[in-house]
Amino acid sequence: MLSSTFVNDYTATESILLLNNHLPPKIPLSANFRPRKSLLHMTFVCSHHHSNVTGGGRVWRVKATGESGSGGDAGGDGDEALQAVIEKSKMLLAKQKALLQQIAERREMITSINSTTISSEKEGIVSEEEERFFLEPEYNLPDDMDDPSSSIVEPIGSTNEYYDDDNDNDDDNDDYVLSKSGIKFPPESYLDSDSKNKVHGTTSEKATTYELPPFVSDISTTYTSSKDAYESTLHHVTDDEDVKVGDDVNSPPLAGPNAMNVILVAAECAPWSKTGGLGDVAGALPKALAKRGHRVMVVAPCYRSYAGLKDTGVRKWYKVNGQDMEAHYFQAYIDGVDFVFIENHMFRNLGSNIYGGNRTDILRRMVLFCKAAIEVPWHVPCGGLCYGDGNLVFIANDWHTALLPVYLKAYYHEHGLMQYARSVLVIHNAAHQGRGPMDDYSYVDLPPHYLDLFRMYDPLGGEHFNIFAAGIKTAYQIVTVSHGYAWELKTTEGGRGLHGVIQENDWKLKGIVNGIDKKEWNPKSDIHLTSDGYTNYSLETLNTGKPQCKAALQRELGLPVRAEVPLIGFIGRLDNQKGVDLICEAVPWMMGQDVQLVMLGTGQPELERMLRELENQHREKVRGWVGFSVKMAHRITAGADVLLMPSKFEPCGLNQLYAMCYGTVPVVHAVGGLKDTVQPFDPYNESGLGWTFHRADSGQLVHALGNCLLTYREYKSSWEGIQRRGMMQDLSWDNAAHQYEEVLVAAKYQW
Ligand SMILES: Nc1ncnc2c1ncn2[C@@H]1O[C@H](COP(=O)(O)OP(=O)(O)O[C@H]2O[C@H](CO)[C@@H](O)[C@H](O)[C@H]2O)[C@@H](O)[C@H]1O
Repeated sequence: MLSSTFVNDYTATESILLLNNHLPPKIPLSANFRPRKSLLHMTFVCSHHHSNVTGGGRVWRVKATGESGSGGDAGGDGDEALQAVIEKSKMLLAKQKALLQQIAERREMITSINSTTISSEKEGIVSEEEERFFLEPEYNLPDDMDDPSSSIVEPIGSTNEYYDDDNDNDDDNDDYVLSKSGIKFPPESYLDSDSKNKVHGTTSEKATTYELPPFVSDISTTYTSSKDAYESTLHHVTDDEDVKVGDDVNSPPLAGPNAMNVILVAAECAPWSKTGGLGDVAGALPKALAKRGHRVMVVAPCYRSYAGLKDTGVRKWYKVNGQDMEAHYFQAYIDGVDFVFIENHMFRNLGSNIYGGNRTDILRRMVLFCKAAIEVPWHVPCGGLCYGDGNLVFIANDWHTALLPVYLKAYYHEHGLMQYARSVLVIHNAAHQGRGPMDDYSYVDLPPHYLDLFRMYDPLGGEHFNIFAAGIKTAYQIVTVSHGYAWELKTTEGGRGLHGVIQENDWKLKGIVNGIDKKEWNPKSDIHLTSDGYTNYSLETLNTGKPQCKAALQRELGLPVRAEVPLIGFIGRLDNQKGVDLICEAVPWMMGQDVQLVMLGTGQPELERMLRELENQHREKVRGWVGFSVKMAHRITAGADVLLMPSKFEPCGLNQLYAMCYGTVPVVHAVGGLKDTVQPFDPYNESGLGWTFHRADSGQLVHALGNCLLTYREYKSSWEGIQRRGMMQDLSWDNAAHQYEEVLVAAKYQW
């Protein structure tokens, strides 16, 4: 989330948001369905999706001949015809879901392919030397990519000599194949040729020389031979035998015919890397999407050596500011999700300061990251199969990866590549936009006609280069992390210079409130509550378990261990966004009360200093823990009675969700996601989840906190009611994942 060194980020107008209760009407999904190609073309698309789950060359062959009827506009063909096409698409996609359901089976099959099959395939394995020879002129194209300038039309489903092999399991027709355990999985024709190659350990397509756009390095690929990659994949599969896709591979996926390949790309991903909420989301949302039946991957930079990763053997080269940079791909398969990490010395040298370096350093890293991430579905086999690009949606996150939608369009779509891949951009925080002087355009390596996408002007920054703006304009769909923030983004204060762009693209914007990872954040099973006097607890044991955690926290922090004193917590990045200054202003009032205050955070040096000073001045009552400690974050969430979140703006906010889950009562500034998720306590109806205040000033904070403390002290049963209602909510990712799926589907059918 942080981009503190990215100068010119819109931080000057940290103005208070005065929001009214009016939210804009939701955009119906159908409004996002905007087909512009002919029906004929759409039918081809669907056939492709049916016959080839992950992509490949057939589709662009059709398009290259002009047989798609491109140029025609479906607008006049009427709803009925459109509906028929949609229905047909759904039927065809239903077949495809079989593949996704049975990926786990496929993994099993790969391990069981007998040695005869492998040895018969060995003849087809191209030696490393030969492979380099073939791949050199192709640069980083996927193994199954032919010459896009060819005008030969391959009928859909026709046999291609390069797809043929001698495998006994190979089916000439589209009948299902029985695995050794008797479960059916789809015929070979459901796989893209790249995936077939990986399964059978061959590089079956010959390379073809042709002129490529100048975005990939002209250094030949140097990854290990296909055979090595295949064998390392087998190892991968064997190691992960106990991991299933989804909860039950035999039950139909919740996504139904909408099941697709999803690649979430983010600059951080918990537990491997995390500076804030983006890391949490990147670690958790993919698992919820996988549970729904999608094939899901996360791509993140590799900032250091992570335990348990496998070297895929795949190395690719990309140009960054005129320099050739290597991307080396590592992989893990956890909880039904493929995690792919991209290693390069630029990421490695950062340590824990993952957004460190100057503006252009960060920019260069993100250029490499986006370029290398976009080709993962071509090159990196996961469980034996590359994802391919046929039924694929990328989810980019924040400005760091906002170049991905632009690259997808400029490098690929405009060159007849990845025609059916789509991009969705998620705005977690619009305060950081990847701003710089217009000269920065030279770093992103795009043709001149893309410049205007990046050109922005506002009264504070003047004319400048803005990566987030370009991503928002180019992505097929945009998500932000709450309804409230979706509305705020369109205001001058909330949009931080992007409000005009957001307004123009409102038709593709949707607010989806984040969920929480119940495996990580659950008082019943929280691993950080199993030692040092802490204990796990649940709704049933709230009255004993939570006080025990509170006592343990007081002891651990060296505060007086007193059950009756309200313990107030704050956890967050020490950034102007989080309203730490308001807490500091309220401290004199707080210190006049019988309370304890614990603050955990890291960030701006002057705010870190402030935390230390508060502790020094009020040692009996205040602890200011400067640092990043996941364990302490969990323990404070469990041990505190109250969680303060006086954020100036808060796109969603996760800590208030975690707090409610742990029976800790939030006191929040009613903005963005905080307003969406914390219904104010109503003493007359005994409803609500916490306290809210409507203007970001310390007076209002004190007022809300005063009422909260009064209820804590004087109205015990009301207090317990608030705690229990908070704990009883379903805050899991399941609901949010369903909503994301709608966005992914809208993107998929969008032209
Ligand atoms: N010192 C510390 N030690 C340990 N853990 C710490 C910590 N400081 C913060 N954290 C953790 O980092 C996460 C912060 O998440 P938030 O959603 O509150 O904020 P953030 O502003 O980073 O995220 C942005 O993206 C998210 C995700 O979309 C939005 O919810 C949010 O509004 C938006 O600003 C929480 O898991 C928290 O526990």
